[in-house]
Amino acid sequence: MSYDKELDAAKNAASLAARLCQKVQKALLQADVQSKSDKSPVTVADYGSQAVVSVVLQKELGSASFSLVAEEDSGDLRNEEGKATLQRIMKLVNETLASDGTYGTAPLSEEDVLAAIDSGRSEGGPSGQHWVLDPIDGTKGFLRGDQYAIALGLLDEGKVVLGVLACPNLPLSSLASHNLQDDQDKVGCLFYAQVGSGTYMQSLDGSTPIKVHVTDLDNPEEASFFESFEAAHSLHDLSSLIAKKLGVKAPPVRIDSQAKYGALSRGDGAIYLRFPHKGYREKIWDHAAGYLVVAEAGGVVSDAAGNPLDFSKGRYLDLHEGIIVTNQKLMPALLKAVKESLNEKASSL
Ligand SMILES: Nc1ncnc2c1ncn2[C@@H]1O[C@H](COP(=O)(O)O)[C@@H](OP(=O)(O)O)[C@H]1O
Ligand SMILES: [Mg+2]
Ligand SMILES: [Mg+2]
Ligand SMILES: [Mg+2]
Repeated sequence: MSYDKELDAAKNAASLAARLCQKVQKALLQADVQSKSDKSPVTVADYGSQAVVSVVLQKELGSASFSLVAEEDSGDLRNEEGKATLQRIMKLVNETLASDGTYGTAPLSEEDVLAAIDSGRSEGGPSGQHWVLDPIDGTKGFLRGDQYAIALGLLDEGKVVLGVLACPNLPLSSLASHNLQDDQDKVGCLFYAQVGSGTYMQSLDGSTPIKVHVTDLDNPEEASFFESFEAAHSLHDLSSLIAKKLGVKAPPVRIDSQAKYGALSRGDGAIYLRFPHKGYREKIWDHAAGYLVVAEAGGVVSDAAGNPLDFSKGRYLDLHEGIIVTNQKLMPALLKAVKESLNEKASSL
């Protein structure tokens, strides 16, 4: 089965949402110190991005059987305190849709925007088709001016069949070959994958797509690994222990969001380790798009016991301990290092 039409719609939706987010992040970073502590810009961009994706997908594909599992809902926007924020979101969404020419024929009302956001209340599950959206993944990175992603996947009968990652701040050239502070580098990547068809990357402003592949490295000593920038999202000590056992020499590369999956899919690094603190449950929108982008680029994504991720269980993923990602060659040694490290950690408690 081909998902070409859905893929085109998803690329348009994520690119346009990225345009909205870029505009907000630019204004945020130019703002004075006092308004920088105001968290509302990310809220506006988050809801705005979700509304744009929902509107574009429904305009392109029809709304009859549309199902969207998305991170945000409009609850806070429907009360008195949310009124001003809703106004800002509506303006931003209309400006963004109008900037494209294809979608902005009639401006959306407040009610339209709320409805678009709330179309993301689906529970997903094992049957039928469901879109899976993280309108801004890496909100902490977005606020810092660092990495974030618009992550959009499609589930069909419980399996991820499309993955699109828009990464507005990710350099087009490899992270391995330059320093993130270098202003000379062109940024803004769009990664996309359709099941069975490989993974491609193009610039967000629309360059010719190139096929990407994970690294073919088999020597862990030459490997580098990604993890969350935020220590609250992943146990940095445990990753260091695993990397040491494996023989990795390079220090961790810490970046926010599913940009990690994108970077890994083109071989910028060889490993991604994610071990949430006890009790945290991973959500499907934090991994669905990234998973397929890496898998179609030849990589392997599993939980800490080597089980594949199961996206068919609703809004959450049920995992053993954490998520590990690498290429086929390194996976057996990585799994061994993970098991040993987890045992060591358990016996030291
Ligand atoms: N305590 C926690 N442990 C693990 N993940 C968490 C977390 N708190 C938030 N997250 C998730 O981590 C995501 C960001 O991942 P990363 O650290 O790779 O940038 C967040 O996505 P959002 O920013 O979309 O909310 C959020 O869903
Ligand atoms: Mg997220
Ligand atoms: Mg998010
Ligand atoms: Mg969040």
